[in-house]
Amino acid sequence: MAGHENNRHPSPAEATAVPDSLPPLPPAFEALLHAVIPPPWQAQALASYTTAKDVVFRLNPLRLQDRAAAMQALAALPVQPVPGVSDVFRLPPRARTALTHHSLVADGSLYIQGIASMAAVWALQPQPHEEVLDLAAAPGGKTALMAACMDNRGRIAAVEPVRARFFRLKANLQRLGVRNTQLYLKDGRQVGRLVPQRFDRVLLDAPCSSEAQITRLDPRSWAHWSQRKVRASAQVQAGLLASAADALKPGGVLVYSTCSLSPEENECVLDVLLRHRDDLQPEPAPWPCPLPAVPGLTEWAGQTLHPGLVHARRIIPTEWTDAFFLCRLRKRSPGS
Ligand SMILES: C[S@@+](CC[C@H](N)C(=O)[O-])C[C@H]1O[C@@H](n2cnc3c(N)ncnc32)[C@H](O)[C@@H]1O
Repeated sequence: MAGHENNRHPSPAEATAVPDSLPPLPPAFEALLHAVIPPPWQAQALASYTTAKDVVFRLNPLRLQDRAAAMQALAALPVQPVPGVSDVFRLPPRARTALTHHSLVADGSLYIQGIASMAAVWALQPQPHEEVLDLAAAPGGKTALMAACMDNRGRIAAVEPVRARFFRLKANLQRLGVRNTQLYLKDGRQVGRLVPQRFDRVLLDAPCSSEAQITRLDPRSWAHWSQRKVRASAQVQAGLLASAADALKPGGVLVYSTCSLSPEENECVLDVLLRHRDDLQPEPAPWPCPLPAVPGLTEWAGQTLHPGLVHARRIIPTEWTDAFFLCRLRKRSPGS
């Protein structure tokens, strides 16, 4: 998948499909939705599996020459600003093709990116003078937003072990004008051991079972999903999270995120880390725009989880948001 960006493009016929004529979600996935999405959100969340989503994009300050001219170039499209954050917009799914082929996309002035993906970077709050680690970086949407938040200053180390994805990451960052990032073709699980306590901030946007991609508009979207896949993802995530925690400086901030809803890939992975080391604590994340989200779970499958997980956020899938999970943690400084 393209990071957490929704890169599946349902046809107009699919986009207007009648829910009853669509294939049902896998029963285990539907049960998961009922278990993790509180009743007030369920109808809206279930409806989001039967229609194409709004498209969200941001203007990219690292490439944008003239903001007013860019807005003028977008004037023919039904663009609406997202409240609370500047230069982030949404538009209805029927305009996706026109936006995707727009010259502002080709020249990197505009980047199509799910709002939940942006929320992970807003939660991290990377600063211009800092050294930041992006431990699972391709295709680079979040790396590029981090670089924009840092005004292309400081340094980002971006790690990606899959060769084809590594080169896609490189090409994307070039197109988006990112200049403060060094790329490493490497397994992220080695990084904490190689450079312990090095980074001011670490983003672990972990490989996952990609439950955010599932839609009734396309049964292929769940072809690779299973509870086995969830368990296998959780194992890799645990190794990456331990590495991320090791690579973080005392006093530093770590954001763990996935585009899955399953607690086994989210709260449970964090719970194991928090039980084994007391130098990390979940804390509330900055949340600049109103997103449909609920607190992390502190109980799952009859088990009590770390109470600090209440600070995590599970973003609810809706007509404009993809399912997402994130948790911000801080590493204790010596003596604190
Ligand atoms: C969810 S995607 C990251 C999306 C990216 N942060 C973005 O916003 O564009 C997860 C990435 O982790 C990579 N990955 C898989 N195993 C990994 C490992 N052991 N170490 C580091 N990255 C890994 C995958 O190839 C994939 O590119």
